[in-house]
Amino acid sequence: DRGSVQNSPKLYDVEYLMPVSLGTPSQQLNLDLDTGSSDLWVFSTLLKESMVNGQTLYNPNASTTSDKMEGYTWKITYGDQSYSSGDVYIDTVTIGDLTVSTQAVEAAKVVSEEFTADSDNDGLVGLGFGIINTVQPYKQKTFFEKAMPGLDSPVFTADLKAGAPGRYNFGYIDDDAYSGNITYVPVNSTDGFWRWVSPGFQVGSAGSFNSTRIHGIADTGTTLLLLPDSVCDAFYSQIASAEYEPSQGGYTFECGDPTVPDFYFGTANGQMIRIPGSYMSYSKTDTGSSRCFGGMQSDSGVGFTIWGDVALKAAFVVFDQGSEQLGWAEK
Ligand SMILES: COc1ccc(CN)cc1O
Repeated sequence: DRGSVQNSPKLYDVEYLMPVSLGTPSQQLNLDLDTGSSDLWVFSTLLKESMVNGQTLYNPNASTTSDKMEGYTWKITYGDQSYSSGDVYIDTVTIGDLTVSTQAVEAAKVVSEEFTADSDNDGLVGLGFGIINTVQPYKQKTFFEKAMPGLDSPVFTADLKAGAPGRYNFGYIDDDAYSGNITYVPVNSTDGFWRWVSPGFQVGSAGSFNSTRIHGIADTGTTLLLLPDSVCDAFYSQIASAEYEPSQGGYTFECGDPTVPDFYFGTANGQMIRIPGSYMSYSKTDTGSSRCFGGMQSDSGVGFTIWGDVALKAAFVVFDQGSEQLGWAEK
């Protein structure tokens, strides 16, 4: 079996949403595929109206195939301190023509203000490893883990694009979606993340390669590229107008600054992925400002590097849960 679904970026590529069908008859929600977490949760009719702001709500009572898991609950908090919690139903879930008939659907009863404010986002599909699923008393498998046995190949791929729709594919690798070769690196899933080690980085096409091992996770659900301070310093020191502005929450530079270099990160066997300098001006710091917030910021608040959408949209990425590897290719 296999599946393929289009993903669509929101403004500034802050997140990528995909259509997902839940229940019978099907209810279509727009969800955020997040390889940095492992709960599939949705805005639901269980929420107080004050917590809903335009989102489409999953109504388990309107689905003839939903079964309430009595006594089961979930509660999750993300790196940005946003959170959600609720009850658990088993129901059918389809993503890109791939159906899991008995998926744990976590129906929200409470969501934090960040989710309420994000009116296009109806919930998340966590495709990290099930070991960090938050359902109590017994953790639940991710959509991919439920689908995996029936797939042609135990992989899913992420093809995120800058300011344009891309695709998530399940169960196969589309050889027309990338250029050159796919280079694989080992993944350590102990913490439930797609955690891998980059051998180093290079700033600018004429820069030298810095051999410094960077431990981090591939996370489709994080917008920015969060790297060690030493790497951020090496990058921003090459940008004439760059400043570290604590009041803005990080590095900023003049949006039109022509000195913003490309950033390359190593994968394996000498392969490097090039992130164009244009991906590094994330958004204007304030309306009318001439300064842009950098797409690369420090990981010091997190404790490990996060290869978020700014990095992932420069590559074709294979999440191989069969062999616990990540595959990287240019495109
Ligand atoms: C507030 O919105 C979000 C918070 C956390 C995640 C997961 N990293 C995704 C979101 O869309």
